[in-house]
Amino acid sequence: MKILAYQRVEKPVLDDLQKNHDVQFFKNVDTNSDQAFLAFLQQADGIIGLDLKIDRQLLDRAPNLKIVSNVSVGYNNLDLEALTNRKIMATNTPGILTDTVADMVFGLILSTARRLPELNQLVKSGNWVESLDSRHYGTDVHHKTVGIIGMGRIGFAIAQRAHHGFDMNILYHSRTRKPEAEEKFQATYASLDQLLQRSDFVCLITPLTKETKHLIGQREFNLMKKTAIFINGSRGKTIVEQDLIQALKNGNIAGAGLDVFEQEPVDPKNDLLKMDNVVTLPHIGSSTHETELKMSALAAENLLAGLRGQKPPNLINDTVWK
Ligand SMILES: NC(=O)C1=CN([C@@H]2O[C@H](COP(=O)(O)OP(=O)(O)OC[C@H]3O[C@@H](n4cnc5c(N)ncnc54)[C@H](OP(=O)(O)O)[C@@H]3O)[C@@H](O)[C@H]2O)C=CC1
Ligand SMILES: O=CC(=O)O
Repeated sequence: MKILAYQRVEKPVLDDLQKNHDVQFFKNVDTNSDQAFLAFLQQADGIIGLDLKIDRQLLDRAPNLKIVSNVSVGYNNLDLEALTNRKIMATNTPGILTDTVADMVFGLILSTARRLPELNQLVKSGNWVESLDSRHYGTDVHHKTVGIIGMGRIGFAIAQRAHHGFDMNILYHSRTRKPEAEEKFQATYASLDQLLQRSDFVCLITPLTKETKHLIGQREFNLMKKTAIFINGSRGKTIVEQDLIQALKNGNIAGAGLDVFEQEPVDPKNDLLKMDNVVTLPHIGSSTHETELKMSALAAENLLAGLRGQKPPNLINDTVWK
């Protein structure tokens, strides 16, 4: 079998795949014009990797393709309809990264509230020359209210940390109510607007879909408390980034912690990078050695099952199987 590996597949997993298959690994290539990439795509039976935009145009160039295995839980890079029409399986890696991403979201909450990167810089730059005062204080996290938009696997793990670790009050919003979160963490279901109005920390952790694209924009930032801190761990396009910039400039909210951006890698000129009250990360929610290895291994398991004609454990477009 010919397997096209893209962007991020951990080495031990890649080595294993290479034992029995013809595997070529591509990183940082222009997928519209790179000749080696396009030549291999033409023959590929399977694709495994991260963030490869799979649309009709690409599929037209991949006549043998049977399965696309994402090394991520999010699959907004896939045109599912186009894949399903061509009976090509699509898979992702849910669950195994949940705790790691929730840890990162909490890292963003703490870093933004307690201004950790800014104060770290103060110390390392040799500017800690006198006792600090209220100009350097942060805001408490414990006993505050966190609003979680998207009470799925990761949302639930954020709620668990908020409840057991920080005695926080929890509001949540998702398409459906979650009795387990209500029972275990005393989480309260709220409409989106109620959540935005009442939360000290607003955490966005939905998938990017047609419905969630630009879910949070000017109107929503205006509803938030002036002291609120906004955290985005989902995808850059779930918010209107310019509206976030404006809300921060106008003092409509107090700060933001961001792991994701409208454009990734982020434009170095992006105004968000100039703001002390914004903590920025390079989309590293699941990026620990342990979790990335597990994600690659699960993606390979999905891929190989599909190529063997078995149903992959994490098949997204179930209808191709029926
Ligand atoms: N920053 C990073 O590195 C990472 C980011 N992510 C992002 O996190 C996302 C969530 O992952 P995970 O928790 O595993 O996914 P889940 O599918 O378990 O949870 C998604 C949640 O979002 C809710 N949701 C979906 N659409 C809407 C909507 N229109 N309005 C309100 N709520 C909505 C769902 O509600 P309901 O249950 O009611 O359907 C569900 O509760 C991923 O898709 C990915 O985009 C994931 C991993 C790492
Ligand atoms: O962003 C990462 C993912 O797994 O989704």
